[in-house]
Amino acid sequence: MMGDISKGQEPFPISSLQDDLGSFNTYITDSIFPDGTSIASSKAERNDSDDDEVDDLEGNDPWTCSCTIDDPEDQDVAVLCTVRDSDSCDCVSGFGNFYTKPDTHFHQLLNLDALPERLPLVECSPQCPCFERCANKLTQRGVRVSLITKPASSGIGLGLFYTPNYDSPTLPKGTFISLYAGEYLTTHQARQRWIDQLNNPKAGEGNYVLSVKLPGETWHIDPRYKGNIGRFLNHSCEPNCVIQIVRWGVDSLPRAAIFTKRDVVDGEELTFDYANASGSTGMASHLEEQGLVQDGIDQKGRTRCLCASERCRGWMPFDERL
Ligand SMILES: C[S@@+](CC[C@H](N)C(=O)[O-])C[C@H]1O[C@@H](n2cnc3c(N)ncnc32)[C@H](O)[C@@H]1O
Repeated sequence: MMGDISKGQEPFPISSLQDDLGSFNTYITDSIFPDGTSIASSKAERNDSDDDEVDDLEGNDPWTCSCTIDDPEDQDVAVLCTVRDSDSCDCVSGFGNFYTKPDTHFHQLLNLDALPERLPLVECSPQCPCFERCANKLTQRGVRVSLITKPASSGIGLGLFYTPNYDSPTLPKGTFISLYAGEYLTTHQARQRWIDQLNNPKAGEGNYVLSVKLPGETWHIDPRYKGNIGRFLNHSCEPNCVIQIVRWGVDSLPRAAIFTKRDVVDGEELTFDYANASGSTGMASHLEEQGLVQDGIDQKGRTRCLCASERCRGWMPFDERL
């Protein structure tokens, strides 16, 4: 059993029943570019996207609110950037805050029912002066639920499970689990990775790339080698979690965040639908292009889904464009 796979980088330790984590070698809490630099908001970095219609933010100052605490002795955990304060917070009045107000342990939930469909969340940016007292920065606070990686159902490898050793036995709907963090790739780089993987026996099986497609922007997050616990969530056609795109400030690159979409009980495996991230994981069409057919993969390059849910669609989702 491995102590903490995040090696102290997350607020709570994440254990693993298995020492061998396959191709995974570096834990990171947020996505990085392949050269190791941070994806923190940058107009120049944003232009790496190989979509034609990347927003032109040239000449604009980063969007920040001006929220500061008048009374530092105020015992309220998050007095700033709530919906109630929307008249004083530019970020919230401009883009909304769909989180509940945090309690003393910073527990907050995403109000999934109030969220307009496919709308990226916009949190206050790390540059906003609201810091710790902000009610609109949930996904920037790291992994705060007790989780363990261990072998999942047959043929799926490892999975991520809820194991409440200090939380309540039930994780409520709308709980933030983690980001889906990894190396942040353009479509060209993601294609090259897939070809390299096919030619490298040490790379192992499976596809970890999550595609984030928004109007004018397409990015691919690859946690195969460098990533966080998000990489251990398996696909289910009837999942208990959902991917929500979130920006840390309006001009930041999009991040993928994982939330529970219903209450989750002690010992349940956490899953999401790989087709739900404004795109899908998968580069299986490359298999078809290259004439490769493997066990469980059909002539069209699709992989059989082993989620075993009653609503199973039979095949893993994949991206035709890759
Ligand atoms: C993001 S990883 C999930 C973690 C992975 N099980 C591991 O051991 O590292 C995605 C890969 O897991 C496998 N997988 C995930 N969900 C699956 C499912 N429902 N059916 C079959 N294979 C699945 C596939 O090999 C897929 O490419």
